[in-house]
Amino acid sequence: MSVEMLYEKDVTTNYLKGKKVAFIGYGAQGHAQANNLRDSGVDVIIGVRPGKSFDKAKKDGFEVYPVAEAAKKADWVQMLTPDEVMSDVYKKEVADNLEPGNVLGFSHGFNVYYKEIVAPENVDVVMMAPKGPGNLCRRTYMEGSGVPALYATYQDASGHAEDFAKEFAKANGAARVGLLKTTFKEETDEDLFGEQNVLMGGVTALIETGFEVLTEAGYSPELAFFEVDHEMKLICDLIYEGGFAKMYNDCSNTSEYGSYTRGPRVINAESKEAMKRNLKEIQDGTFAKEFMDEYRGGFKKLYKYRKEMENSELQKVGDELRAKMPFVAQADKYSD
Ligand SMILES: NC(=O)C1=CN([C@@H]2O[C@H](COP(=O)(O)OP(=O)(O)OC[C@H]3O[C@@H](n4cnc5c(N)ncnc54)[C@H](OP(=O)(O)O)[C@@H]3O)[C@@H](O)[C@H]2O)C=CC1
Ligand SMILES: CC[C@](O)(C(C)=O)C(=O)O
Repeated sequence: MSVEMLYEKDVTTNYLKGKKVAFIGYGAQGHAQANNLRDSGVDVIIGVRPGKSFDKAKKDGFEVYPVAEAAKKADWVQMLTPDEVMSDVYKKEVADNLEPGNVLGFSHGFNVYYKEIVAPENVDVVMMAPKGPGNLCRRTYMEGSGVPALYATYQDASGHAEDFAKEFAKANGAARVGLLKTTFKEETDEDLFGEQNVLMGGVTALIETGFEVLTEAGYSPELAFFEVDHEMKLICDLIYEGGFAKMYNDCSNTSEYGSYTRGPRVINAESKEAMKRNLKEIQDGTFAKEFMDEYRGGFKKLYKYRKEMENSELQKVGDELRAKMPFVAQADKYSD
């Protein structure tokens, strides 16, 4: 089923004009969206706890308030804390400061879809979900482009919640490259599925396993790093630019034939069944419950996995080699 992409010319309403938008959280998405919307002429304030984000937002010239005060001052409250703390922040500092006609905005459907946050019926509940990291959202905006975004409406008290969502996405630069309509359920399912099975979980498992196979076979860690880690971006850039056709066109017949005939041995029917199980656990709430229980238990497994990753041979050999190579990071002078 094809879905219509929208662009700047398709977003013709102006309900956002004159609205004060409070960004709750000034991290990857918060700093990008707040700066992009301010540059698009929107009245922006920041609500965040004391600490590095508070200090950075002040340094970036924003009016910065405690969360509750920012929520009270705002017409639109954009919730951009980490997903796991969002419902606590909402219940303790935002809920009592919402007024009829306000807009409650998100950039991921997790908390609304799994009912960790249930908004009052007299506010709009919308989502603008960039399909890319925050630093890239800011850098591309500054370069006159943007990162595509999904938009969705969960609750439409005003009668124009969808227009609000589209206008917000346009102010973030996303309509320069494309907006796609979705729902909170669909965005949550596909975003969690993508990050767990392909973009992060899938890719890191492939890279780690390839690195292990090569080094266990006696090849140097440096050679293995260059083959399965460093070159991944270069190949993905080709896919980004023109799909598999561009990638295979720019690579050798040797690599193309080997890819077609050996790749399916690695990612096969068993892998697909594992992905389908992971999707089911997203759809039935098993993952969400496990993640929130893990958070409420102190993120013990997350910190253990993170420490193992940081201390891995792959990370260490990569750090050594990256220190010797010039490269352009995704973050840059527009981001921290
Ligand atoms: N990362 C990304 O690029 C993307 C993220 N999203 C979604 O955007 C939302 C925000 O994620 P992301 O930007 O990555 O989050 P980050 O972890 O980068 O930033 C979190 C922000 O929230 C603040 N914060 C944390 N805890 C509290 C608290 N208890 N009270 C007040 N402020 C707090 C942090 O401040 P402090 O400095 O004090 O810790 C920080 O400013 C999530 O819903 C996520 O799913 C969607 C698309 C892409
Ligand atoms: C792919 C990870 C992501 O979904 C993103 C950058 O969009 C996230 O939640 O960080």
